[in-house]
Amino acid sequence: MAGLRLDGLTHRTLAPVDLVLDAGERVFVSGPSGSGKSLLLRAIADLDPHQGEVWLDTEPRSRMAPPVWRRRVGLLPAESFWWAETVGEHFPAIQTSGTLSAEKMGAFHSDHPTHRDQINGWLTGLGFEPDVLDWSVTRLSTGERQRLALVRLLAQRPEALLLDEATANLDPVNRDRVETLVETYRREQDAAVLWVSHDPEQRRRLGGRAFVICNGRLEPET
Ligand SMILES: Nc1ncnc2c1ncn2[C@@H]1O[C@H](COP(=O)(O)OP(=O)(O)OP(=O)(O)O)[C@@H](O)[C@H]1O
Repeated sequence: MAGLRLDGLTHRTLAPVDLVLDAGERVFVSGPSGSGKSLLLRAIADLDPHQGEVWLDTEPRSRMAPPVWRRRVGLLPAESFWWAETVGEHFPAIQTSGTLSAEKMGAFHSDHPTHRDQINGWLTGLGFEPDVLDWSVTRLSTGERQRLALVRLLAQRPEALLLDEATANLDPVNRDRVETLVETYRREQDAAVLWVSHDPEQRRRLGGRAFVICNGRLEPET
């Protein structure tokens, strides 16, 4: 799919960042609490005031409508927001019964007839039964919300991923499931992944480039 390039991106507490993520590359970002990691992801997603430019391959964000940008460069926030009553209502291409809505398929993924199967596969991979789509959002535990928010994000087929502490609330089994899903998606879709993680073991386990925000600057982790 696409690489991601930050060109002098800066927010209220961060010196300008120049960073290139190749298509299919995963880069970790860490740093002390309050150092500006979430604000960096939110600036990339164009959710907070900032300066600088971000490119998805050759397309600058400034030339894209914000909703289009946010679908193509998907942010998984540390705390997910749920607006409808049931889990399934948050998946536009799937009705709560688990069957595809032809109308919504046409609007979202007409070129991808196995999309429902893929979402169900992701749910299973994260330890859920298909009936999770009928669950009320109010019953979800913190970890369930976190895992389901990831599936909801991937269901939009983002070309690049911004992950804010994607495994922070998870036990080791579910942490491994999330890592496997993200890594599989990254490889299969050739998606750039910028992953904020406090977990040094995770950064070592998965490898790749890692940066730390220190005194308001993004620097390579040593
Ligand atoms: N809207 C805002 N107005 C003023 N300050 C803000 C605003 N949003 C965030 N901040 C401050 O900016 C700093 C960076 O916040 P950010 O959420 O990016 O931290 P973080 O590195 O993700 O921390 P944590 O690891 O605790 O999640 C914090 O001191 C925070 O209080």
